[in-house]
Amino acid sequence: MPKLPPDDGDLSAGLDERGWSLLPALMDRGECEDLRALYGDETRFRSHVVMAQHGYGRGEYRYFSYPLPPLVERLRRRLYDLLLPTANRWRRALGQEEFPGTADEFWRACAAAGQARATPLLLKYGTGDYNRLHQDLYGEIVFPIQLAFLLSEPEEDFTGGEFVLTEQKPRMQSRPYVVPLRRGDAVAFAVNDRPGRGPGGYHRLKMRHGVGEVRSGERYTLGVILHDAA
Ligand SMILES: O=C(O)CCC(=O)C(=O)O
Ligand SMILES: [Fe+2]
Repeated sequence: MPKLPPDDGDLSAGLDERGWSLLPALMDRGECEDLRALYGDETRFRSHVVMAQHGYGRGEYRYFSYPLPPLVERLRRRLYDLLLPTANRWRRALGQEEFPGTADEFWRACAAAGQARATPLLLKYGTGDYNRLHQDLYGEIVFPIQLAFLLSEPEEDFTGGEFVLTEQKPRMQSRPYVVPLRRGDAVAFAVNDRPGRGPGGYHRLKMRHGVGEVRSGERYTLGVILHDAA
């Protein structure tokens, strides 16, 4: 099972200050390999998206179906608990209602709102592939923080393919971030809006994420989105 340390303050501080935080070495090599190997097992997934067909970039991904693989299921539950304090702090700052105390209550609320399909996904990129800046929104209910786990080793399995984020402040140009991931690392990041503190209170910072062009090799990621899809 991936090592998921408690929030020592760095996780929430990174999310508050930059909208993302690196969680190093959560998975070992074997776990990354096992997850990559699932990509070929079509029975595990509810849909297969060829990105170029939708203008999303180039590459492909598959959404897991329920029941999720046990590792992904356990990880997603623990991530809910880990991220809940920051998510609720952001909701309070933006004047929104807080999230339920447990992941099960949250997923029941998603289902009641018509969002009942699983959103964790595996992505696969080959040479020349990339992922345009986007936000993973699948309905009204949005848990504001998600994760991406890098399952391949940079410079060994692939080159290029940098994970990038942009932050847009009202009336300003976008600020870019490049996140230095290694195999087994995860990045926790804001899905869409996060509160930024200004002199007169909070404003909304709009975040987007994507992946730069893979210049050679194959790059796999596991995406863990907490809200379900309509
Ligand atoms: O492949 C990546 O690093 C980004 C994947 C992504 O867009 C996601 O997990 O939502
Ligand atoms: Fe995404």
